[in-house]
Amino acid sequence: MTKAVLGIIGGSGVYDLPGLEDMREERVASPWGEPSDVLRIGRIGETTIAFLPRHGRGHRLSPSDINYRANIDVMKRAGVTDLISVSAVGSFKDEYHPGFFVLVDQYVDRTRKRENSFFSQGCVAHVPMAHPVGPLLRQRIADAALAEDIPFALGGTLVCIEGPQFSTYAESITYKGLGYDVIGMTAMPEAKLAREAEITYATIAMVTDYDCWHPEHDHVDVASVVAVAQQNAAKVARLVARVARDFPAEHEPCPAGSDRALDGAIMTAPSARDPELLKKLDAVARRVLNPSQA
Ligand SMILES: CSC[C@H]1O[C@H](OP(=O)(O)O)[C@H](O)[C@@H]1O
Ligand SMILES: Nc1ncnc2[nH]cnc12
Repeated sequence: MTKAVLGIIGGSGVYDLPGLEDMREERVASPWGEPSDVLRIGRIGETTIAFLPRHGRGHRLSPSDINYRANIDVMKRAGVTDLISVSAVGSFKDEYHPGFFVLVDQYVDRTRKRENSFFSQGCVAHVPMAHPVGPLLRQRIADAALAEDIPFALGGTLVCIEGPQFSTYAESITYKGLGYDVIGMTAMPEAKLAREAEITYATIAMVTDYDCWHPEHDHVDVASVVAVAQQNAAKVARLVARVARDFPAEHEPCPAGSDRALDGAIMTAPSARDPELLKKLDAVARRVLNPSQA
């Protein structure tokens, strides 16, 4: 049995998790560098929670400066099996108004400047990403949203841009025309790295604005994002608390294969693997590299 541990990554406006009981702060060291902040570990109900604000306390880190590898690595070291990422997003749909939640199931990666893999020269791996979101985890969030009377859409595509600038009008109408639902700056490579670390991942995309395509709404700016995100922080806390209270003690095997993503994924022959890289992969790839210690 694998004990379920729920990780929460908070985005813009979500820098702590009210309701976290028996909370302690843990500075978890990572061979991948500095995570965004200390981990706050506690419990809600019987479920152990590890919380990390992605931009750090005080919002110190821009989307391009976040060390996504270190963040996912420390979550893995804390035993996280299931990770909920909270993100403020712009909307491409009239009906997805500010304050509305979208439980996306797809991402489009338009980032350019980020380390997007734990694997590289000396240990090459290719994990499947067709279904990046864990369907059972996403359904648990949907059930909790229903129980808490929080309006949401089940499914949708989030396009992740590099930022930090918001999009041009031409980009915005192009993304809308392509059928994308929401836009953010942080879901990638977070979702890819979670998959490599065999952590089941889902996003709560909290709509804060209509980006800049909507003829009847102001163009996005920081003030509007922050205002909506702050108004919605309590709703996020309520939703996460409900998910946690109803969470199973044992990790549920992921139908999308999140928790077995490294099976058969490593291409590099054992004799050709770089021992230094293998050391850094000790947490992320322990199940396949050191099964006796997993
Ligand atoms: C504050 S506006 C842009 C900022 O908000 C979103 O952050 P997060 O995804 O962490 O909630 C967006 O991705 C940008 O980082
Ligand atoms: N319009 C937008 N574009 C990119 N990231 C965002 N985060 C919140 N709103 C956004």
